[in-house]
Amino acid sequence: MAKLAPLIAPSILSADLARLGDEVANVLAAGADIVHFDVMDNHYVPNLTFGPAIAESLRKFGISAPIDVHLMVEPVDDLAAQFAKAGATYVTFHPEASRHVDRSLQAIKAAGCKAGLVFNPATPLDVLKYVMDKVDMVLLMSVNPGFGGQSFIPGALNKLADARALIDAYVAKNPGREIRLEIDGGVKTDNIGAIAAAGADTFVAGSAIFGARDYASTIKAMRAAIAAG
Ligand SMILES: O=C(CO)[C@H](O)[C@H](O)COP(=O)(O)O
Repeated sequence: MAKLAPLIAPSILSADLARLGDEVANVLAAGADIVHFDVMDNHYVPNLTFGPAIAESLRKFGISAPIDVHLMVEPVDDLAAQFAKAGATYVTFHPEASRHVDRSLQAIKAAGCKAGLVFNPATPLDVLKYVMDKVDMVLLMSVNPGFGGQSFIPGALNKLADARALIDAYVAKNPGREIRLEIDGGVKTDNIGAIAAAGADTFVAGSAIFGARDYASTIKAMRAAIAAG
């Protein structure tokens, strides 16, 4: 199965938040494809980050690239709707944080966004097969969610291969459907090739990009490693 073109998605969690608009503009100018937006509520995860007003501000600032909102919140539906209104492109959520996963996916799509599910390192993919028709992105966490700068959990490689097989089997029967397989947590230049080889096509990287002195050369090195992987 032909893989989708790789997308690099810097996580703004690791950006200099005092200069967020410029940071996002700079990382896109350096070659990033989409903006990964980590929403944490100090309830589903033990950290607190950005609300819809920040996404709306980035749109007003002139950011037109896709915004990939990863909701680490419970409950899901109200904030998902607010992010759709604020200009999100993708809205993904953790299935265990929604009482009605199918309904949440439908609501996100009805609001005009692409919808996706996020799986923590120890969360099985089981639910996926029942909602594949409503999913545009599958996001696998390769760290436990809540903080940037953690180490990649190697078991995520086998899980990527499992998710890739599920997606490919579904797409083979439903030609034209596009479902991205995204990985998030501990992604670096030196492991991104193996991550790509395991099946990912969309790569979130926070500290590896925003912690680098030169965003463009880091993103270029990541693309080369993906191509070689
Ligand atoms: O969702 C996240 C944490 O919950 C972050 O997106 C993720 O950890 C990225 O940061 P890094 O690349 O530094 O690991």
